[in-house]
Amino acid sequence: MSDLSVAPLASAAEDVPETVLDVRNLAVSIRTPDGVVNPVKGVDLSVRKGEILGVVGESGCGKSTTIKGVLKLLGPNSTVTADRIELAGHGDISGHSVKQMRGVRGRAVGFVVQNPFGSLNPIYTIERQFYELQKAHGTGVSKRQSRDIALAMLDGVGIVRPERVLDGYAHQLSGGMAQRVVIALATTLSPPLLFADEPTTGLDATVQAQILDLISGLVRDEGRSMLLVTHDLGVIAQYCQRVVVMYGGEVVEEGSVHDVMVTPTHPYTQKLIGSVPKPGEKLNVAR
Ligand SMILES: Nc1ncnc2c1ncn2[C@@H]1O[C@H](COP(=O)(O)OP(=O)(O)OP(=O)(O)O)[C@@H](O)[C@H]1O
Repeated sequence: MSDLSVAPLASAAEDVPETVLDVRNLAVSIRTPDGVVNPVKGVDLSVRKGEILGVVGESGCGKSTTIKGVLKLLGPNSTVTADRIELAGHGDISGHSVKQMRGVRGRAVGFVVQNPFGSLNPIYTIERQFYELQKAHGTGVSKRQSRDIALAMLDGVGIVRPERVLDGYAHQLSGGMAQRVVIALATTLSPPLLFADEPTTGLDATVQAQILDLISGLVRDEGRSMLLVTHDLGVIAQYCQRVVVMYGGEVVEEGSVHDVMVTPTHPYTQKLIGSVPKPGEKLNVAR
C-alpha cells in the first residue's frame, strides 16, 4: 500500500470521545546475554472509543514490544513499568499479574498477531480452539454452543463453508484464511478493544486489503476500538483516524492522521512521509 489519501476525519459527534485505553510512561527492558536492552522508553498513548489508532515506525522501533508490554506478553527476562495503564472497565492494569492479564486478554482486548500460524494451535482442530477459549474464560458455554458460536463467527469473517474449517487444522488453511480464523477467535468474546500487530504481513496485496477491510469493519460496524501496528503509512492513511509515530523506542509525534500526514512536525515523520513514492514520480531503477 502506498496511497496516502487520508481517511475522513471523525465526525463532530465524536469530538470528545471516551478513552478506552490510556498508557502513560510505559517502559520495557529486556535482559539478554549481551546486556540489558530498552526497546520502549516512556511511551504514552491513548485509544479513544470507536477509533483506530495507528502505531507506525521503522522496523525495530519498539511497536510490537509496546503492545506486548501492555498485554504482559513478554517473557520472564523482561521488565515492564508504567505510571498507569487505564483500560476502560478494568481500571489501572499496570500492576496486573500475568495470571490476571489472562482474564483481560480475549475478553477485554482481542489480539490479532503478525503470524496467524503462530497463534493457532497446530494439534487442535479449529473447533477445539474456539472451545478452549470459552473454557479458559469460564463462560460456561457447552461444546455444542461453542460450535454454533464458532460457525457464526467464521461466517462473520467471510469464511465460506465454515464447518469444514472448524473440523480441520491450522496447517490446512491459507495465510489469509488463518488470519480470518484468528480474527474470529480474537472477537469471539466480544472484546471492545482490538490490538492488531502487522496483521497482514506475508499476505498478498489483495488479501491484505480484504483483511484490513474486515478488521476496520469490526471497529466501524460494531463500535469497537483498535490499536493497529504497521510500518505502512498507506495503511495508516486509509484505515486510521489518529496516529502515533515511534522512533527508537519513543513516541516522537502523535495526532490526527490528517495533521500528521499533511504537516508532520518531527524530522523522522517528515522523512517517513517523504520516503513514500508519489503517483507519477520517476523512480531511479538500476538496469
Ligand atoms: N527478547 C528480546 N531480546 C532482545 N532484544 C529484543 C527482544 N525483543 C525485542 N527486542 C529488540 O527491541 C527492539 C524493538 O523490537 P520490536 O519487535 O518491538 O520492534 P518493531 O517496531 O515491532 O519492529 P518490526 O516492525 O520489525 O516488528 C528491537 O531492536 C529488537 O531487536
